[in-house]
Amino acid sequence: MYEGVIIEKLFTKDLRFPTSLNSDGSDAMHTHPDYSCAYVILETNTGQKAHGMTFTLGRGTEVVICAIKALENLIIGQKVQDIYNNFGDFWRKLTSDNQLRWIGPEKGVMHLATAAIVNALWDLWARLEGKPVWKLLVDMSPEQLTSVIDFRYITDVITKDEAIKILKEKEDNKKAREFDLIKNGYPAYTTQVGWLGYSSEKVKSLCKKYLDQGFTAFKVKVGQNLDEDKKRCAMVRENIGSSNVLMVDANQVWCVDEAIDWMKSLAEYKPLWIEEPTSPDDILGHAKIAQALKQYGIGVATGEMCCNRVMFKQFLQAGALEFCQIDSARVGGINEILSIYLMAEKLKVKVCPHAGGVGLCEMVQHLQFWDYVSLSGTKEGKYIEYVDQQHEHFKTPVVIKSAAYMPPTDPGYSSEMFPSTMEKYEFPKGTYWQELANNK
Ligand SMILES: C[C@H](O)[C@@H](O)[C@@H](O)[C@H](O)C(=O)O
Ligand SMILES: [Mg+2]
Repeated sequence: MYEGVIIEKLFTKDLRFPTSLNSDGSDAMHTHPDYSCAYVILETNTGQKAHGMTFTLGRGTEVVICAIKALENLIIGQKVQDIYNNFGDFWRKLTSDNQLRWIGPEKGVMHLATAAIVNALWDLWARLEGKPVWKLLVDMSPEQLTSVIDFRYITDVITKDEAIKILKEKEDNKKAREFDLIKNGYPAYTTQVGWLGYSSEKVKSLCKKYLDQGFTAFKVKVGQNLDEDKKRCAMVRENIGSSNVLMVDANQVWCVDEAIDWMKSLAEYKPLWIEEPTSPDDILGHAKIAQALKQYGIGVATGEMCCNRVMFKQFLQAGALEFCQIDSARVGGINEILSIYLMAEKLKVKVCPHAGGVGLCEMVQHLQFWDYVSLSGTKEGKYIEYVDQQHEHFKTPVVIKSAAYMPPTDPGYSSEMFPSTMEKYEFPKGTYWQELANNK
């Protein structure tokens, strides 16, 4: 298959959207984010193009672009057949270059760059197969699926054979679940009501807007000022009612004991989870918080900045999280994310993907759909995050119906942006940024 198809070119784009102007996406730690991405376009000798990205917040995107360029040599000239026949091996080559790995390994900017490239490789594979990524994954046999994963460093929790066994056990009702997914979609929760920089009036009207659309779960940002948090949580609770779900997200601002005390004060508003209460690297800290908040019915959620499968493994092993928030633009792309899903399934932790960023909703839905059809087999108590931003730049934006993500049918990873978007928002030469510079 794909005989003679070679990856010939790799283009990068530094795309930045001025979201900080309206506080869209703001939280206690990232008060003025400009939603951005390091975007990759691959082109084959047959003229097939594929698109991938990793999410950034503005400044620093140029550093990720530089890291993508450092990996370029490992991609250009590769036969696609060789990549997809042994994708696990190829993924290891990409993450283990014996000189480059020194500036990772498998973390930080290098791993963001890996994610952008690997996302484009999956978009390419799905386009060559004429399927959306979720369907490509669903149609793989357990053996094929596990062949894309590098199990190094995680075999103490899950081996390839165990993973195959778990996937085989779920094969019986796959068709019925796929049918259900196509008909009913997958539940979403919204963060759009709760960006920290939004006024109370705006939060109130957004609660109404999303309630009217059928949303039943709402996330708000906390962590800068306890009195303000109490007021905001009380207001959102009052607006969404007692039977709907509230989540809160502190984006890493607290120390461990501070997180526990702060959350005890917010317990009366009955949040389902506290997200990123402290440093994303503090496994035992999260475990302590999880233990202390159990009696209040508050779970710990984290993962949007967890750097790789090894860290996820330890979070899962330590009982440090109840909601595992994989992110489609972090860790080393789909290959590594699949291993995290498999570990979460084995250790019985719910995966609720993170999607607050550019293109994250578009990509992450594919993974959760696969999880439902092929792995966990359930949507029970799980959601995909939804933010209502920047979808207009995508050729195949997410489709939300009655607060549920509906599975796409177009081939690929839903990651392609319009050329007009690139012309306008490429930094610094896009028309938007040029005009801004000239007006200054
Ligand atoms: C800066 C970003 O908007 C974050 O606040 C966002 O990803 C957030 O943590 C989320 O959970 O959606
Ligand atoms: Mg978050």
